[in-house]
Amino acid sequence: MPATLALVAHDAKKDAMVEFAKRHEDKLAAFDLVGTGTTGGRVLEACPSLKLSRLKSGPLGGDQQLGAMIAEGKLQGLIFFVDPLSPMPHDVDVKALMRLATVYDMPMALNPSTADILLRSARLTGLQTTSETPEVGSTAS
Ligand SMILES: O=C(CO)COP(=O)(O)O
Repeated sequence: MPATLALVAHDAKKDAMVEFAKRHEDKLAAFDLVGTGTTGGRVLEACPSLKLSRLKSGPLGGDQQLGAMIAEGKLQGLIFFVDPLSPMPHDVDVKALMRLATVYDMPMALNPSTADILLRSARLTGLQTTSETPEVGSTAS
């Protein structure tokens, strides 16, 4: 079964996501893709051959839907082009998504150059994670 990979981009980074998706269309075709609403729409418009399911838009719960997928072991990788220069009404959701990706040791790329590396390493095998529930409270700091 193909690994599931999420594509998300803030508004200022959506053109970069479209460019990324076009450049890697062949590699992305190996994954079941999922995207937040607007990002997913832009990617599908540019690359209609890709298998991509759209969730809600980020500010309306899309980031939280992705977080739930991580917690349930239904997501294996996250490419999230974040905009660090604009205030976001749903900043807490963005942080929560990144937090869960970190808790579950999920491959996560936050900018195009890291996403290039992630896809290169995932090309042949699909994204691998332990998909085990991490121990909570094992670190004191
Ligand atoms: O806001 C987002 C991520 O935080 C992305 O949502 P959209 O893809 O719907 O714009």
